[in-house]
Amino acid sequence: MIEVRNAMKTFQSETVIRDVSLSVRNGSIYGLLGSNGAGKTTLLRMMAGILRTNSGEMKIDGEDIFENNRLKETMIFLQDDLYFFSQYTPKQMARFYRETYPSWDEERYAGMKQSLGLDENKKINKFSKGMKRQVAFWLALSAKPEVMILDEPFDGLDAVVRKTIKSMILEDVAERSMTVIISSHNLKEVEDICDYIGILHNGTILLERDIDDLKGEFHKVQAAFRKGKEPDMSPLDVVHREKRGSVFIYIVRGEKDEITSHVQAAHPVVFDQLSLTLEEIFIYEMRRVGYAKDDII
Ligand SMILES: Nc1ncnc2c1ncn2[C@@H]1O[C@H](COP(=O)(O)OP(=O)(O)OP(=O)(O)O)[C@@H](O)[C@H]1O
Repeated sequence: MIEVRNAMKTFQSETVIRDVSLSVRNGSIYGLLGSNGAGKTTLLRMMAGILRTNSGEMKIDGEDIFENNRLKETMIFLQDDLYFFSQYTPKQMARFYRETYPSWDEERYAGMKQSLGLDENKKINKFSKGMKRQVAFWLALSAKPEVMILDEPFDGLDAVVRKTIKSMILEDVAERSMTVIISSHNLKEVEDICDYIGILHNGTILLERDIDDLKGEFHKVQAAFRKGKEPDMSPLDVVHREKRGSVFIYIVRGEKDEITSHVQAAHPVVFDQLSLTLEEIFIYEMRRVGYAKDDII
C-alpha cells in the first residue's frame, strides 16, 4: 500500500502540493489526472522518493520512501522527459538494471527484445523519441518492479507498441500484484487501464474514487418534451442543466433507474440516458472549480 498523508511541497515561496492525502492499494492501477501545472509530476517525484516533502508522510507498506535504497530496488519511475545514459546501449543499460533490481527477469528482457525488434547494441541517443520510450519500458518491465510510477508514459508510442506494453502492465498487475500509478492527459487511456483515479488541481486532490463507482454515480440525460414543457426536475440531484434547441441535457447524480423513471413519467418525446465518460467527469469537475468555463459537456 502506498500512503500519502498531508503532503506539502513548496518551491521557493510557491506551494505546489498542499495537504495531499491519498492511498494506492497493492495490485491496483491509480490514474493521477489534473490540469496543466496542477502538481502531478511534483507529486510523482515525491512518491518516487526523489523529492523530499516539506511536511507530511510518503510511505510504502509503512516505510518512508524518501532516499530509501531498499524500496528503490523495488520501484521504477518513468519520467516525462526520459533521462537516460544516452551514450549507452540498451544492452549496457540492462547490465546496470540487472545489478540494481534483484527481480530482474532475463527471459522477459530477451522476449521483449524480439517483440520490440530493437537493436540492443545501438546507442540510445541514436534512437527516435518513441523508440527511446520503448527502451525505457523494455528495461522497466524486465526489472519486474513491485511499484511502477509512470508520468505521461505512452506519449510518442505507436498504437501497436502501446497495446503490447499496456497488456504487459496489466499482466504484471494481475499475476504478481504490481502497483501502478499513471499520470496522463489521455483520459481514454486512463479509463481503459486504471481502476482508481485521483484528480489534482492547484496542488490539492479534488476527487478520488474507484472508476466504476464514479462512472455509475453520474448520468447524462438528453430529453425533449412535448411543446418544450420541461418537467419539475427538483426531486433529482441535477448538477448541470443546459438546453440545446429543443433538447434538454442534464448531468444527474444518483441511481440510474430512479432517474429513468422520473424522466419517463413526463412522457418525453426523446429520451436518452448515458454514463459519463471519464473525460466528461473530468471537465465537469474542472468547471465546478472554475477552471473550465464554457458549456463543454
Ligand atoms: N523545480 C521546480 N522549481 C520551482 N517550481 C517548480 C519546480 N518543479 C515544478 N514547479 C512548479 O510546480 C507547479 C506544478 O508543476 P508540475 O510539473 O508538478 O505540474 P504538472 O501537473 O505535472 O503539469 P503538466 O500537466 O503541465 O505537466 C508548476 O507551477 C511548476 O512551475
